[in-house]
Amino acid sequence: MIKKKATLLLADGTIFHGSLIGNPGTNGGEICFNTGMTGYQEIYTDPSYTGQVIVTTTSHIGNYGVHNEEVESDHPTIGGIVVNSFSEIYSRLDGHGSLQDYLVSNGITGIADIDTRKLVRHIRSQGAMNAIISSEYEGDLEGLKAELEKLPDMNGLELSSQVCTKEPYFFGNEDAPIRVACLDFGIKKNILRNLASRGVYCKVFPAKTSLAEMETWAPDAYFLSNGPGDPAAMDYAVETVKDVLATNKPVFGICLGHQLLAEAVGISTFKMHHGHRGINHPIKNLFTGKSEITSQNHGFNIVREDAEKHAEVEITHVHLNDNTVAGIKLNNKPAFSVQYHPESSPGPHDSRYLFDDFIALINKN
Ligand SMILES: NC(=O)CC[C@H](N)C(=O)O
Repeated sequence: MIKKKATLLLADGTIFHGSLIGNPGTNGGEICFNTGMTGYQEIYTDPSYTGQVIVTTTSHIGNYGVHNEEVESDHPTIGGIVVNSFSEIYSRLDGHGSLQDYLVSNGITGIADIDTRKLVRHIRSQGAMNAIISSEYEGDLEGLKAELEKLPDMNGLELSSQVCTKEPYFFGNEDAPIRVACLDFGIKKNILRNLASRGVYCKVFPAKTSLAEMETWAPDAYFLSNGPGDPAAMDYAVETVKDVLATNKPVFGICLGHQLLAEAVGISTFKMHHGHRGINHPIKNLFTGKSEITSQNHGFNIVREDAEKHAEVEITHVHLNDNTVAGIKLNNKPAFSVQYHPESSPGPHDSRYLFDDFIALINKN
């Protein structure tokens, strides 16, 4: 097979030449890397990666194809993929197709045969930045640069209202004993599966739904979802979370939901140098003293000093690699949240107890 060429251009001028994978064309966004050894389809369909170019550090991608059930949303909204060794051929008895066909049918342009180790070391030292992948601008660097400049900056970018559901929908068993209103900022399906399997009937609401509308369904508790973009650009959501807290009903937030809970009580968020994305990030639970190996995907974080000096906030979890805050709880409300992903799809199941804690909190309330 003759491979078609593609180029990857980073905002700092660094260029990588490789082979086109997926859809011929041009796409891009903020470049980030995920160190997970498995789970590429779950990663590519996680709405939190909307508008991002994902570099996978595991060197073989595509070799187990795609599976219709292993998705975190209906279709990927990523800005492209960068891989080392790509396989159009897949070996899996129950696979539903090749990753190549999946990328093409979803209009995603990617690049393969890249020295991803070199690229990741570059991002790790230079920090997050935009990048563009193209099969159309061979030998036309100026044209490629012009495309790169059109990409939005992740700082100050609001994306949740674009990726969330347009209409409310239900998930789980209607007769389940607990009703949870889930605010969809880009929710991963495995969060809903984890809630439903614990006896929760979920109603998922678009990001911009008011508390009054959600209350007409009389939920027992609220869930604040993960999602893409900069939490500091989401004033509308911060206001809703304040309203939700005023009900005194239990609240659980994951990742973006955690950042929004923090913002709602006056804790600021900041853009990290290059974020945390992978499935082996060590977290310490400060209450039990136990550590958890966790799944992570975030480029923003909450300001530790704000959390520490806040009279009503307790830091519950810390990231053991860099001491960033990984979880909080409120002392005056039944509300808690984590920066990482207990639904872990992909990833280890160490933190699934947080869903049980949420159910226990609801039952206690
Ligand atoms: N997974 C998420 O919810 C990500 C939250 C936010 N967009 C961040 O990058 O930090």
